[in-house]
Amino acid sequence: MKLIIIPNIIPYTAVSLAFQQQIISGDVCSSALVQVPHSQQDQLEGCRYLGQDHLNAVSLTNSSSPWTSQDNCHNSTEIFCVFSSKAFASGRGISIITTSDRAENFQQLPAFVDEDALSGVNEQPSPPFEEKELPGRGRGLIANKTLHRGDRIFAHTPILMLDSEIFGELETEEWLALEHAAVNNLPPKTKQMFSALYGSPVIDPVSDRIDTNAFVLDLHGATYYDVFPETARLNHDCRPNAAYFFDKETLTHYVHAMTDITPGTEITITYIDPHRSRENRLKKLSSLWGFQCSCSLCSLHPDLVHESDERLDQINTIRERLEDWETAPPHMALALLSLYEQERLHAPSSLAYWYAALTSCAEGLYWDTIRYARLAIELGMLDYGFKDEDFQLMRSLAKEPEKETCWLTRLK
Ligand SMILES: C[S@@+](CC[C@H](N)C(=O)[O-])C[C@H]1O[C@@H](n2cnc3c(N)ncnc32)[C@H](O)[C@@H]1O
Repeated sequence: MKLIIIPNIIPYTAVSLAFQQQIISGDVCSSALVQVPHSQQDQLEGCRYLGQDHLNAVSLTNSSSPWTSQDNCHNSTEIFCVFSSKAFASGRGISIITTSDRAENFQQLPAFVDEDALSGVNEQPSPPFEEKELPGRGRGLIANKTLHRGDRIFAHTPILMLDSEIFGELETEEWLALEHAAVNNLPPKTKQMFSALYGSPVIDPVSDRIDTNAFVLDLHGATYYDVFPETARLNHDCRPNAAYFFDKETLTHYVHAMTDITPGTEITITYIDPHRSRENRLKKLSSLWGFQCSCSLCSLHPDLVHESDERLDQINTIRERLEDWETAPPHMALALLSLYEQERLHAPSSLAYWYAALTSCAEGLYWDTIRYARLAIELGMLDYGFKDEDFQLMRSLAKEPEKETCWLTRLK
């Protein structure tokens, strides 16, 4: 009997939207760009005419609604509109492209109704990094002080959220018009932050910035592409030193150090599932983001790459076997942990601790269960979120392992 839930493997969610939606066909805004070649801001305005003819504004019906505008609706099987709030997050603002039903779900979240929910979020008086131009990687973030595991690097709300369904339901010019309206509805300072983002040139300046910088996040059974302009400066590394999660109640995206980071080191996250082989990672990064990964792991001598790929293969096999943890020995989970350490994969190690706690419980190893349950919580909170319900089990295991259903199950 398996009642215990294993947390999902991390949703590696930085995204190149253009690829995901297979929308690379259009050169929709190129004429506007030729006409308005000045500043980035001008370029953003230059595409505004897109789809304007058939935009039908919808007036706000509910005076308690947080939306300062609800407009630019486009109709397919569902109606998608831009819902913007200039006041959201103390004037940072937000624009959400979605249906009115889903917008209503948003406006009931603590992020919108509880004044204290966002205290300390979007504030960074002395950031632990500096933004620098880096050879071959554009801009990136370099630590300016020592960071320890668990230190917060970012906590920000999105400025844009795009319901993924618009790409399947609407014509290109329609969703482009929605994207432009969403950006134009933001407060001026926030709009400037968006304009300052890098966008790999594919479709138009707004869309390209969204494609290059959005994270894919699930909420209320829907998938959204979300832009956090500060966090968007984090470059990719196949062995990153930081990890992120999204708190659905406060719409806050947190980034924490997953290991010690010394001053002068670049702070990085992974854009893809790091369990892939080198060849597979290189292909994915090149096709999704158009860059050739030159991180230290991808640049190893071929013999060392071979060893790393073998370890990754073994990690995947052991992980699969440990899904049936009740019959697996604790040493198997410890081997997984060791392989993760050898691979410098800090965030997924929480899963190894998770299995180490469960297999120790099944074996009746009291102190080991407590030790690994505590480690699973400590690391997992930085990777899955502070409020992940699955940690309740680990908390119980860390207190009274002998009272849990897993206790001694392997020996029965
Ligand atoms: C989310 S942005 C990261 C910040 C970006 N470097 C900038 O200047 O704003 C993603 C883009 O950064 C670049 N990038 C990120 N990680 C990289 C890496 N490891 N090697 C080369 N380019 C990278 C790619 O151009 C990618 O499309």
